[in-house]
Amino acid sequence: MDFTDIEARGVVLLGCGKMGGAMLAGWLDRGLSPGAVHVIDPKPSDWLRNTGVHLDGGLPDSPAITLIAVKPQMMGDALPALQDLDDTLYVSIAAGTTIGAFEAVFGAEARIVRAMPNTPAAISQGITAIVGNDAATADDLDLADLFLSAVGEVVRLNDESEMDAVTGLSGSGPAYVFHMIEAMTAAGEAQGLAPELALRLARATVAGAGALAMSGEDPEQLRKNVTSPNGTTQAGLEVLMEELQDLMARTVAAAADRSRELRG
Ligand SMILES: NC(=O)C1=CN([C@@H]2O[C@H](COP(=O)(O)OP(=O)(O)OC[C@H]3O[C@@H](n4cnc5c(N)ncnc54)[C@H](O)[C@@H]3O)[C@@H](O)[C@H]2O)C=CC1
Ligand SMILES: O=C(O)[C@@H]1CCC=N1
Repeated sequence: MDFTDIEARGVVLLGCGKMGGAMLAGWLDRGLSPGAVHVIDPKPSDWLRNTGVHLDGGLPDSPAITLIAVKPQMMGDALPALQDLDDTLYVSIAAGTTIGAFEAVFGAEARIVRAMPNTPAAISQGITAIVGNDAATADDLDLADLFLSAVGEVVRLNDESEMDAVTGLSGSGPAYVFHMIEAMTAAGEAQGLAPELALRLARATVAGAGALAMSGEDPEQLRKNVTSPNGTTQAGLEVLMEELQDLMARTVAAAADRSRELRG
């Protein structure tokens, strides 16, 4: 992507932990200059120190984008560091923290985009949902879209109320898939495979199936392509399909409910 305007005005990143760091890794990988990035984080990781981004606390007056990537519970302590910024687009990735909560701090005229990314952003394979406040212009949404597109897909929501479900599905979702790899590995071990071999098979199977799913073919058809009548897959799916739909519904609902709770 063309980072020209963003390079010229700079980017501020408030909080650079697992998610902020994943996104920063993606942007640097896509060619954003470390010198354009100003990070505020009281505990910078060794990786962050070695990126060459600014960590000295000096901030540009009007950065193109100010990304808020601290935990919802840290917001009260963290946001005052941004009080001198002017003419910036605030993009928050915090689960649960509403646009209204940011308007209460920055003012209703502040341009705010609420976003929900996920950690595959680190390898530019994330997906981020965005929604803007009333003050955010079409250009602001385009800028957020452009910037976040550098680390994966971007989808625009019609309404902020959709954000809790998005958080429960794609924000938290990578963890469900990683747990699936863990569970498949354990199941392979239970069938007598060595742990390293079971992990290798499980990881490559999930990655390969994920890549195939991105081909655009309907997942149901892809599942049927594996399933020979009265074969091994059918025997396995008869167990899995009895439980998984309800289990996944409860999993995503629990995460979405927690997102609603975090609104406070
Ligand atoms: N981890 C994930 O997969 C995702 C996380 N998020 C959201 O991203 C945000 C950050 O989550 P994680 O990166 O997982 O948490 P984290 O705990 O890994 O990172 C938070 C960072 O904020 C820093 N920090 C603490 N106090 C600060 C302050 N006063 N000023 C500046 N920085 C401060 C910490 O040192 C840490 O590096 C949360 O709001 C979370 O809801 C959103 C999508 C996915
Ligand atoms: O677990 C969390 O609260 C964050 C939000 C989505 C993924 N991680």
